[in-house]
Amino acid sequence: MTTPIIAPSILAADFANIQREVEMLNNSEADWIHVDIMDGIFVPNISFGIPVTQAIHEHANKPLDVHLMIEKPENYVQAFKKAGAEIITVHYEACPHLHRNIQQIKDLGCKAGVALNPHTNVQLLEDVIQDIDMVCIMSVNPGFGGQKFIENTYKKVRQLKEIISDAGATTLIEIDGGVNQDNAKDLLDAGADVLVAGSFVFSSEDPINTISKLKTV
Ligand SMILES: O=C(CO)[C@H](O)[C@H](O)COP(=O)(O)O
Ligand SMILES: [Fe+2]
Repeated sequence: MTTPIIAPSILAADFANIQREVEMLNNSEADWIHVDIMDGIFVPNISFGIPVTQAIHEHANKPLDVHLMIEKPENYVQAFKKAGAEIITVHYEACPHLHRNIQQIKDLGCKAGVALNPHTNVQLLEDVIQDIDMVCIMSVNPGFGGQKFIENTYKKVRQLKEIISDAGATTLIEIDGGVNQDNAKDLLDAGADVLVAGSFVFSSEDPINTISKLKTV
């Protein structure tokens, strides 16, 4: 087990003080800042979009890991790259032409991720696993922060790890939703590389310390 990449989700931050929240993350052991984009169509909630991502980027000294929970992501990836995204993740369920979407993201110079809803089998990524930098396994149904972690995630992580190693690929496994101190170690033992944590970090009394604890779990 190697040291995990920790990506706090800004969705759970205080939006009225976004600069202060980003500066807090700058001063923490967070590796990336996870930015959740929701369109109210692919998921039943709207978060924020390109100008807010740009504002986060202007204050951040860490890579932005942009999670697009939107339909037709191909219409927006260039704008998110321009707004500062380094990693762009699209949903398998939103992309009938997933291979093309992945190439588009990589051609822009970004790392490409693919997210899977809880019901989507990891085997569906076998034919693109060599092409992608990261798989984001959703451990809650996308659309809201603060939900309960789905236990079936461990099985998916183990299955995906095997697919990645059989392919000789270096794809990272990210876990998104309901991550906390109680499930982090088991997720890493199962093969996860990146832990996203929103409410667990931002609703804690000392977010910097909470991030450090996740980093060394
Ligand atoms: O993509 C997401 C929701 O769709 C969020 O990244 C995720 O929910 C993280 O928040 P929390 O740690 O509070 O569950
Ligand atoms: Fe997310």
